[in-house]
Amino acid sequence: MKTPFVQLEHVDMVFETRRGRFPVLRDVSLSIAQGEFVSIIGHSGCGKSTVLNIVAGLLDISRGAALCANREIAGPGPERAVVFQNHSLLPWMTCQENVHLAVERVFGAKEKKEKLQRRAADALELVHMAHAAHKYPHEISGGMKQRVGIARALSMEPKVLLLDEPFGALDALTRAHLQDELLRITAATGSTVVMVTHDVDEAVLLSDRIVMMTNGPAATVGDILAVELPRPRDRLELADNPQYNHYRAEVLRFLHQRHAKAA
Ligand SMILES: Nc1ncnc2c1ncn2[C@@H]1O[C@H](COP(=O)(O)OP(=O)(O)OP(=O)(O)O)[C@@H](O)[C@H]1O
Repeated sequence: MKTPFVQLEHVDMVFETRRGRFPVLRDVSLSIAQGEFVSIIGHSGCGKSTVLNIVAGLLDISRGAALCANREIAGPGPERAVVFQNHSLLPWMTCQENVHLAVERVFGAKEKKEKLQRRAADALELVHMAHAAHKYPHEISGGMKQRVGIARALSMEPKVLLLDEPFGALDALTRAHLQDELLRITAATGSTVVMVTHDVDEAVLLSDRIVMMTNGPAATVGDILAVELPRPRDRLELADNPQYNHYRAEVLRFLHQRHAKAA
């Protein structure tokens, strides 16, 4: 394994709730290398978003260690950008202004106005949304909003891109289109990506490794599947690829046999 970039070591996460302590994660260990695309899959409520939020610095772990670039994760930071399922664009700002806001926060202190504008425009270009730079969120489709959300995250030049079911709210065709764009973008930027998904095909298509979580409470990493399909990947070619179907079956077997969710 290459040098770890994001590391979780024996992480426990316990939520204090009104009904007492709720152990969500127990002994989660995971190492992610720079430039790797890792998906986290598991049944609803097992703790996938909790893992992502720990890496984002939005939650304090109860035990263990969470590190990024060998430094303890002590809170959110621009080097770890998050994209959520529902875009969180500010409705009173145009697409360009939404992206610019993030750019300004990260680079505003040291770069000139023109450079900041250029960064925002480049990020929109990367997700093929330059044409909508001056539109407001309500003037564009759900898929487009999600693309602008990804542009905003990428514009911060994060070391790690954290995606929490980024395409979960989209129709199947838009979703497939955005998955293809994400493949293209990550190939171009070499970003390290951690993505939570429910979608087995999405996980196999995009990932270098798929982290399969056991059911909660006290969920942990059940198994990790290395997806050794060559890149660039093409969804149509992969549909008939026996290796692709083998990986797909492995994930389905994990979810529906080894860790079937009680009804
Ligand atoms: N802040 C919190 N306080 C108490 N319990 C929480 C909190 N956040 C999450 N939980 C609980 O922790 C468990 C895991 O939640 P999490 O959102 O990480 O699961 P998930 O696998 O991402 O779910 P889904 O696939 O449905 O989005 C759930 O039972 C949830 O209710």
